[in-house]
Amino acid sequence: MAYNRTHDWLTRLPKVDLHLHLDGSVKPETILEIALDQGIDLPVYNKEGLIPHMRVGDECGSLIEYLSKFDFTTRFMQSGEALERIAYEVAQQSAEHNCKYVEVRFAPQLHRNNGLTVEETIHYVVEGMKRGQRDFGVKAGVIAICMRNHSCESNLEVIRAAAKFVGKGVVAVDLAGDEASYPPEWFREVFAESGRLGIPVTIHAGEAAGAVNVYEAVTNLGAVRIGHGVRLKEDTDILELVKDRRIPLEMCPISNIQTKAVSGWEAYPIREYLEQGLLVTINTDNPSVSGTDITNEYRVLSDRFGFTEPELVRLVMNGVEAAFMDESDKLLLRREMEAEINSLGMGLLS
Ligand SMILES: O=c1[nH]cnc2c1ncn2[C@@H]1O[C@H](CO)[C@@H](O)[C@H]1O
Ligand SMILES: [Zn+2]
Repeated sequence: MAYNRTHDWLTRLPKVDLHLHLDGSVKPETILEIALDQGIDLPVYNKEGLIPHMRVGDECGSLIEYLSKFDFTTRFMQSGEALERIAYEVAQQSAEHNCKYVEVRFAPQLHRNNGLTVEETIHYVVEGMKRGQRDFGVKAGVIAICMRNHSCESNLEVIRAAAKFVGKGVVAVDLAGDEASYPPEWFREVFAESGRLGIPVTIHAGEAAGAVNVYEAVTNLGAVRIGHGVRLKEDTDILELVKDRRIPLEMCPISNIQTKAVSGWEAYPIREYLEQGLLVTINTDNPSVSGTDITNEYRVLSDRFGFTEPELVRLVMNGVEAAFMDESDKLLLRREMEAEINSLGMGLLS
C-alpha cells in the first residue's frame, strides 16, 4: 500500500474505544486454544478456517444476521478463565492500537452455561481488564449488558449484580440485541432499577429501528449515552434534544454499514452530525465480527469523508469527554492524551 501520511499518523494517534463487545473481540487463536483445552468441538482446527464462523462478510444484510455470529463465540466463553483471558487480550489489542482507554461490554447471562453466577462473570471480566491495565497500561471500564430477548427478571439480576461492582470496575449498564423486535419501552422496569441504584446507562438505539427509540432511551430509560444513534437523523426534534442534552453517540462505522443501519457510506450521517454539533464518538463495536480495529475505523472515516487531522483529533477527544470516568481521572486522561497528540508534532491542540 502506498504511504499515506494520515494513515501513519492515525496509527500513532492516542485513541479511546467506548463501545466494544467482549464476545465480539475474541481472537481466533484464542478460540482454538480454549476449544482444545476444554474439549469443545470445532468445525475446523486452524485459525484461518475459524474466521468465517466468527466474522460477517460484505453480504451481511441485517443486524439479525450480524448477531448470529455471537452464538459461535459465546460457546467458548463459559468459564471464568476464558472470560478473564479474553478481557485481558482486549486490553492487549487496544494497546497495539495506542488506545489509552477502553470500555468493554458484555452480557453476563450469555456466559452461564457451565454454572457461573452473574456476579462471577463480572468478577472475571473485571479481573482480566485489571491485569491488562497493569501489563499494557490501558485504562478500562466494564459495561454490563441486558439483552433485549431476555426476561425482565434476568435483566434485573444483571443490573443488581452490576451495582455491586460500581467503583470496582463496572462503569455502566446497557441494552443490546435485536432492536427491531424488542422496543426499548419494554425495559422501563429494568432501567428504573439502574436509576434507583445510581448506575449510568447507555442504550443501543437508532441502529436497527428509528429515532423514536433514542427518544425513549433518553427520556424513559435514563440513557446518558446512545449506542450508535445512526438513525437519529430521521427526526429533527429528537436530534435537537440529544444535542441540547450533550448526549454522546457511540458510533461504530464499519459495524453500522454491515448491519445496514444505513444503506451505505453515502448515507452515513457522521459528518452532518459533527457539523450539527452532536457529540460523536468513534468506536469498533466488535473487532472480530466486523473485521476491524480502532485505527481502521479512523482510517476509513478519513478516506471516505475527508476528515482533516484536527477533525480526527476532535473525534478522539469527544470520546474522552464521553467516557464513563470520574472527572479527576478524565482530566488526567485528557492531559495525557493532549500531551501525546502535541508530541506527534502537529500542534493540533494549540
Ligand atoms: O451492534 C450491536 N447491536 C445490538 N446488539 C449487539 C451489537 N453487537 C453485539 N450485540 C449483542 O450484544 C451481545 C453481548 O455483547 C452480543 O452477544 C450480541 O448479541
Ligand atoms: Zn454494540
